[in-house]
Parts: sequence; C-alpha cells; structure tokens
Amino acid sequence: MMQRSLIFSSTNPISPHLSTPSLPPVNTVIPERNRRWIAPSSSSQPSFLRFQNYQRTLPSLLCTVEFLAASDSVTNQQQMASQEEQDTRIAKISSVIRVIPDFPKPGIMFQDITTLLLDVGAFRDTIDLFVERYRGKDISVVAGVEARGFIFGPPIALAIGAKFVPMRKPNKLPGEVISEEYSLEYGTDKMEMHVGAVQAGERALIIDDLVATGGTLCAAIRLLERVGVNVVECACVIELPELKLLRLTTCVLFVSDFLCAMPICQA
Ligand SMILES: O=P(O)(O)OC[C@H]1O[C@H](OP(=O)(O)OP(=O)(O)O)[C@H](O)[C@@H]1O
Ligand SMILES: Nc1ncnc2[nH]cnc12
Repeated sequence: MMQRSLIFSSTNPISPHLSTPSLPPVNTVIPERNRRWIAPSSSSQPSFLRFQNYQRTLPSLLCTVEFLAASDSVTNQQQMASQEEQDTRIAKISSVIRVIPDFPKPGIMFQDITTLLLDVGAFRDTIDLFVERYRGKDISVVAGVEARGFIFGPPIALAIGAKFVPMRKPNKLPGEVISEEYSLEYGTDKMEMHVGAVQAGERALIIDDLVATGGTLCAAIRLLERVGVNVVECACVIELPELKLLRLTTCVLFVSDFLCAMPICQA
C-alpha cells in the first residue's frame, strides 16, 4: 500500500503521536466525533497574527511527503515558485478570507471563502499553489467535497489533467451511489459518490475548503479507498490549527491509517 504522510510541520503537536495511532495524546479530552462548526479558541484573531503561522505551510510540508518527494524531478523543483513567492501568495490569500463571528451559530468564527473568490489574483494564486504541488504526480482523480470543495476542485482538476468527481451530500446524485456515513455534533451525515466514477488503482486527490476536525475528509478517504482508489493526499485552503489535536483523535478513531492533509492557510 502506498505510504501516506501526515504533512504538517515538525512543530505540529500531532506529529509525535503518529507512531502510536491507537492512543490519543495524554491529557487530551476526546472530542465528540466530527463536530461541525468548530469555534477557534481565540475568537477575534486579527489577520496579522494569522500571518505568523505561514512559515509552517507549504515549504515545510513539501519535505515530508515521501512518495511525492520521491517523484519530484529537479525540473519540477525548478518550476516551483520560490518559498518567498509562495509565502507572499499565502499571506495574500489568508488576508482576503473573511471571518464572520457567530455564524451559523454563536461562538463560531466562520471562515468565509466567498471573499477570496472576489479577488481574482488571490483566487488564481490559491489554485496555482495546489496545481504546482500536484501537477506531474500521476493523479487521475480530483474528488471535491460538497459544497466548497466544488469551487476549488474543478479548476485544479483541469489544470493537472484529472477528472473531477463530486462527493455529494445524500440524495443529490441521480445515478447509483456508494455512501459513507460520518458522525456530526448531533447525529450523522452521509457522503455519496457515483458508482463507476472512479476505478480501483486510480490515484486521487481530495479537495475541500477547510479542515476542522477532519471528519469530513476522513469520510471522503474511506469512500474512495473502499473502491480501491489510492488517496494520494487531501488538500484544503484553510485549517483551524486549534483543532489539530481534535483532528488527530478523530483521525485515529476513524481511519486505520492517518489523515494526510495540506492546508495552505491557517485561520
Ligand atoms: O473537518 P470537519 O470538522 O469535518 O469540517 C470541515 C467541513 O465543514 C464544512 O462543510 P459543511 O459540512 O459545513 O458543508 P457545506 O460546505 O455544504 O456548508 C467545510 O466546508 C468542510 O467540508
Ligand atoms: N469555523 C468554520 N468556518 C467555516 N467552515 C467551517 N466548517 C467547520 N468549522 C468551520
């Protein structure tokens, strides 16, 4: 089986725990699985503070993805933008993501990517960052998670020459589907994919706008792996860093392996 790596920086508190995936970190309260609308701990984090974490995004991540790094040719590396240029783009992207307090309910700091879509340059940079990472990696499937994964997934798919496969909420797809249930704060939800959209042995990238607990991405991974697809990586625009430990425990509980995720920004 292809090795997956958890691609966060070495300072990420999750990393030390990866070697013992069946045990949650000491003193960690195991959260309700897959809580939605997670409120970051600091409710009014100014955007300049958000910039401080950017060094921990793409450049360090690139070193830790073994199977991707192995296939990186010198030419590929030369084609990639410089770290400085990447940092500048990431800072810009983050600055145009609007944060709306108390939406959709009190205590939630909603990360609104619609303002990113209004900025043509920042939207293009977002897509480019992903494309630079995944072009030439023999990925034939980009799976987008409803709803906001449908915004970022298709342009990435087109640019890297992959098909786009929607992972939809229940009863939206007209054909025969396979589904995967996952837990929510209250009750469960389901994610569905058309039968025949992907074939065993294909290499897939999963795209969403945001990773909070990781429950949604884990469900998407399970859905694709059930039909024999190799999930190369999950990528999202935003991560809620306060939730890393929550995500670890969620992932440990939900997948035998561990989640691979590449957020390009931190909220
Ligand atoms: O990491 P998690 O804790 O699973 O949360 C992340 C998911 O939550 C949001 O979607 P949501 O389910 O609200 O659906 P929407 O995009 O249709 O609003 C977001 O777009 C991710 O898909
Ligand atoms: N804080 C948040 N903002 C936007 N989408 C989310 N999904 C889960 N938590 C979220």
